[in-house]
Amino acid sequence: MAVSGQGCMAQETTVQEIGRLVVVGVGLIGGSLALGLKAARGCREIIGVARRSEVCEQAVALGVVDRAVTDIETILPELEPGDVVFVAVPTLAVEAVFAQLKNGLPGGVVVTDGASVKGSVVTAAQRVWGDVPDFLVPGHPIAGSEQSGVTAARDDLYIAHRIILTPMENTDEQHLRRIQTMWESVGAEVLTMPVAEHDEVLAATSHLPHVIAYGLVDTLAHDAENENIFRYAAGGFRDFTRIASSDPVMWRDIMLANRDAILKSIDLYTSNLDSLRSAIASGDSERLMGVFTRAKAARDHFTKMLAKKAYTETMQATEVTFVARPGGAVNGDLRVPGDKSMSHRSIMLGSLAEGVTEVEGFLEGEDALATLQSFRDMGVVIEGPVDGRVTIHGVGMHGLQAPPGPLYVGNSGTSMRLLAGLLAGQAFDSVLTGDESLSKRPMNRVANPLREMGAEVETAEDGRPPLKIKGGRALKAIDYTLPMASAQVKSCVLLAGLYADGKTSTTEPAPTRDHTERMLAGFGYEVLRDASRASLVGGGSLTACHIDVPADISSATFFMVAASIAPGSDVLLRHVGINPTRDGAINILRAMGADITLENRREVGGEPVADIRVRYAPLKGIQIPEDQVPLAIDEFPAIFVAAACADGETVLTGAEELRVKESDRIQAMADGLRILGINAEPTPDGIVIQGKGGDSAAPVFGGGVVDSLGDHRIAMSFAVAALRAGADIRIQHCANVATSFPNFAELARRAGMNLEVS
Ligand SMILES: O=C(O)C1=C[C@@H](OP(=O)(O)O)[C@@H](O)[C@H](O)C1
Ligand SMILES: C=C(OP(=O)(O)O)C(=O)O
Repeated sequence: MAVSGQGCMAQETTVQEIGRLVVVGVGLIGGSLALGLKAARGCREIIGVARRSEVCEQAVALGVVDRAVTDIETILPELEPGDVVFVAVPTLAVEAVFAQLKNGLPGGVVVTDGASVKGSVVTAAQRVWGDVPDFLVPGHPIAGSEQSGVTAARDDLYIAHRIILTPMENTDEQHLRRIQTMWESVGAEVLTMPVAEHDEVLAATSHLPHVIAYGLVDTLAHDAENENIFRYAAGGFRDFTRIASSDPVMWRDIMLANRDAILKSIDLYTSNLDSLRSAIASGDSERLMGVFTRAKAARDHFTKMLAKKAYTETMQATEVTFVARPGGAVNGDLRVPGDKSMSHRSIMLGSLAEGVTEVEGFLEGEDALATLQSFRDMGVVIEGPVDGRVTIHGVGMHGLQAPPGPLYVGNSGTSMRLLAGLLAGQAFDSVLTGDESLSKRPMNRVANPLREMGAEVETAEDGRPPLKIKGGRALKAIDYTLPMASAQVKSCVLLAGLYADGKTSTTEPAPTRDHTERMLAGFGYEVLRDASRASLVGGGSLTACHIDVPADISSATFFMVAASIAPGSDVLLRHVGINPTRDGAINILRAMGADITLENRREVGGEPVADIRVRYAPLKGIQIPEDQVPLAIDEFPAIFVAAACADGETVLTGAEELRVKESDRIQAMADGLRILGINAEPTPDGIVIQGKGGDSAAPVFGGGVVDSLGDHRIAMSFAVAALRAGADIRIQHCANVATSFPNFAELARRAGMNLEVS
């Protein structure tokens, strides 16, 4: 029988990538492709095939297909090259459809399918055709809902969903491309993978959850008390079991068709469930917290990935632009987020300590979270962060476990370099990887001293990441003189020294931040310090402690500069760390004439802290003393903005390290400042900036579009510049502001800046 409707596709509009679409099985999956293609005007005609004539009539009446037949063989003679047959029937019914196609399918027609198991589709094709034909493109749309049938079909089902195609070696390229284009035209993202891999991945991520949901609901439904159980079942039950309403025939077929891979997943899950059961039975709270915190972190991460906010590559892909409107002043009482350097170290030392370390003020930025995730990956139970509070269940110096894969530390140089030192002392092999920016940064500065200690460290070309570190090496202590002023290198060597035989020493050419030394002492580990030299003897242990992380002076600097350049400003920055190895920005800005006072000075957990008050004051250009450079190393992008607003010339020398940060910060700032009308001359180790300021509110910067090159500090510096701009400053590639200062835009607006994020 055949049913016809009136609506054909609008033939005149699009390039016809495919001619006709024949949908065999007009349910949710097949019907939604038909509706999606119709909406996209992606083909000439859509013919439905359904076994029951009522379904054919319904599909035409609903406008899902243009016409429908109950027997596919009747329409095969009409098909032409470029037409597509989409087999969207339950997995075990695919073979019968292939058998019907075998004798009448004209050449040039491509066949694809939507079954959730690909191995059984390939086997079905082999049984019917003797081998998998080159016109068959096995596929699987990762989309659906617990609803089924043609009435559930929607034209937007595939938008932003993934389609996995599993082409064979002999699959015709043109056919593959046609199917790819078809899915892309309904808004899907297409990827390809081998058949076996597909079936294993799906067994774990889709088939196992369905087994569990069906099993749980069935267990409860058989319970004598089920009425009561269902009456009281709330959101958790509903969320967890939604998929038990899915089509039973489809899921029976999937279980039978993907038997081996599903059994493997069930066995793994059963052994985990057994271990959870025994943890509950024996009251093993530590093990329960381990499973729950790891699972929560993984689930939160997945949620962020879906929202495109995760700190993995997905975040890099997110485009964030700052539009900073001109003018304004900053005022009020602010607390910027926790110190990044101390947050990293609190996780590292807390993980290796004996006992439970409580951290407050932890920076919930992507960099510190990358360190936290690395230790979770190595088996450490870490609760939080919740409102800056983190609880770390230390595993002791030798309690880390081999991570399941490479440790990905995103944009964070500190994570990679400090972790390299610790990992060199472990019994297991490890790999450290990072994002595009980190993958360009020099790592031989840590690999070389580690090799001197006997570690086996491999880098990619030119000493770049990834770092491959062999475990099980006996480390020997060294006396290392740093070739550059770098706290990361110093810390890396000292942390490896914890595992070395004997006394490891570092000597630095200029003082750099000493948080590692201070925090080790806070954890009860003796560090000898004598002028530029720090030493420790390996083989000791760390004792858990409480850590109060103060606000990050590097983040506070954006507001110190903002208040210093914008007339009418007066801000109080609360609880900021003013460690003398970090206070270069205060010293430099004061030397330029800034009005900065330190109030309520105190010591918190071995670190000096104060509330910093900054009021507007006219600035003058200076020659920046070289001894201040390592003490303000991350603050220069913001200081350059202050220099542009000062009266006269500012000269920076001895700062070549700025060229190997998240970007080449000398070049990035010089380029941006020039675009905004400032005379800024980069030199190999610094910059010369001609200030345009003085004591007035007149604009210093013109408007324009500047590129932060994905460097958080460049992005925030140009946002501050807008306070003295004459027109909008548009700053590109700002997503990485989240690495160190996730709520920057919100705090900036609260203080009085006019900053839009798009
Ligand atoms: O040890 C640390 O926490 C850091 C040291 C500095 O890097 P270098 O050691 O490369 O100077 C700094 O730029 C970075 O933001 C944090
Ligand atoms: C240089 C920085 O960080 P890292 O080296 O950890 O990437 C920074 O935060 O400015």
